[in-house]
Amino acid sequence: MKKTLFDKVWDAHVVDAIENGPQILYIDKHLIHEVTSPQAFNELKDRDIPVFRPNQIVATADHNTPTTNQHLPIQDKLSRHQLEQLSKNCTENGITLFELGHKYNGIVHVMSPELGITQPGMTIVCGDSHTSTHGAFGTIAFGIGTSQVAQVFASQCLLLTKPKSLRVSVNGKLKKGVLPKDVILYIIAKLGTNAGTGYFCEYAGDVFENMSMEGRMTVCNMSIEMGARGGMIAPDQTTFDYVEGREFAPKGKDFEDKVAYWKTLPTDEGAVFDKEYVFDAEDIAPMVTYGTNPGMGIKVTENIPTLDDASFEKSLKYMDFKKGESLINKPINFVFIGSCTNSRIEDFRVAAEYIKGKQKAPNVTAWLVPGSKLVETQIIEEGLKDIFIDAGFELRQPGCSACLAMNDDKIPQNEYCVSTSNRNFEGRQGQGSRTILASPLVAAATAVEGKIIDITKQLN
Ligand SMILES: CC(C)[C@H](C(=O)O)[C@@H](O)C(=O)O
Repeated sequence: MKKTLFDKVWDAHVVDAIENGPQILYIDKHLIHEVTSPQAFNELKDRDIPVFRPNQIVATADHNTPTTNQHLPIQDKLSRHQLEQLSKNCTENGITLFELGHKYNGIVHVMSPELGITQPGMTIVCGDSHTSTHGAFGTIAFGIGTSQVAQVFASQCLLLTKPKSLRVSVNGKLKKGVLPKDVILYIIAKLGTNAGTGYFCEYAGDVFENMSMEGRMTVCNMSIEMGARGGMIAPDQTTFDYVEGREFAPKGKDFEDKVAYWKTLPTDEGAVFDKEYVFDAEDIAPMVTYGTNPGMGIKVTENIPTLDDASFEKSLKYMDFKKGESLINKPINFVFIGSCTNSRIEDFRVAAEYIKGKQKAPNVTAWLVPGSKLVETQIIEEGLKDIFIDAGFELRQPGCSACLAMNDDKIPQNEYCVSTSNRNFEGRQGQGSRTILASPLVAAATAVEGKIIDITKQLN
């Protein structure tokens, strides 16, 4: 039988199955952070169950971490407590933790791939919806709830019903100034936030084949925003080259053996998907969102749609936008480049290339937040920090930062923020804040201009 990439990885991990029912899936890597692990550790403690395979768990602190003065004690009481709890739980259970200040600390979905913990063909879970990021490696990776975190702690397995399969193909060549973030915002705008519900998505076609690993991570990261359990891209030479030589990646003969296996994973020619969508790369342009879910996106040159729908109108009211309006020239006071979607070195390179020799607009507060300590180091070593500082941007320390209001980095009430993060929900970046999702290039241009512009005009 012809198999999809998803089938191959899934089938290789089934430990047991109930006829016509759920299956028990073996989990290779369990990533944890401070937000969704404490209750699971408590449950195990209450039931006197040990962590079954601590060596397959890796922890980091990211959501609650401050992005300034990380060498000082954390001021916020709740955040301090969360981080202390994580450290205590990891020490008690023999789990590797990259705590605040550690050279490998960073956002869980940035840290694990860059250290070679994430590898093709694995099953990876984390109590975090953006775990779909790791699917960029041809990995079955998805977010789980806290009770499932406890299940994996206790058994390194999960009881699951196999999701249906969906393939999104994008063929052709992307236009200048169109980044991976635009590709995924375009797909979600076309398909809506429910298209993926009940499905695991494979991204295929020229655009993904020609994309860097970091770009693939940006795309897979937002799979959850169209409702999919996860997203995947077939591993290829780009994947193998990225993984090779990383700290926790297999070495020498082990690596070669793995590559031989990874090469067998791509979807067989003729394998059938439950649902398929095909798009043309030429139609994709720099995108922005105008509403309060990631599906409410338009090309920056388009106008906000005119729909007669109560929830659509509620969204526009929250954003203080009007039907049919263009976002070009909208004054913006906050710009955030960061989050597990767009905080890798390529994101900062794109921003720096645009910013070089320009100045941030005086009305804008522009935060650049690397996804990890390693990215932060790279920014400095490549001289990008100087470009940012000279242009008036603020380079902060690694963490989830302004993606979600779980730390000090909040966007004030009623302010717009052009943000490279993944969610534009009401209050996501701070009470009453208004999020406009975009690529790092659109975000950088907004910071320089102090308003939203059609970036393509400057590129031609
Ligand atoms: C805190 C965590 C449970 C949450 C998630 O699962 O997505 C967060 O990472 C987010 O992006 O909203």
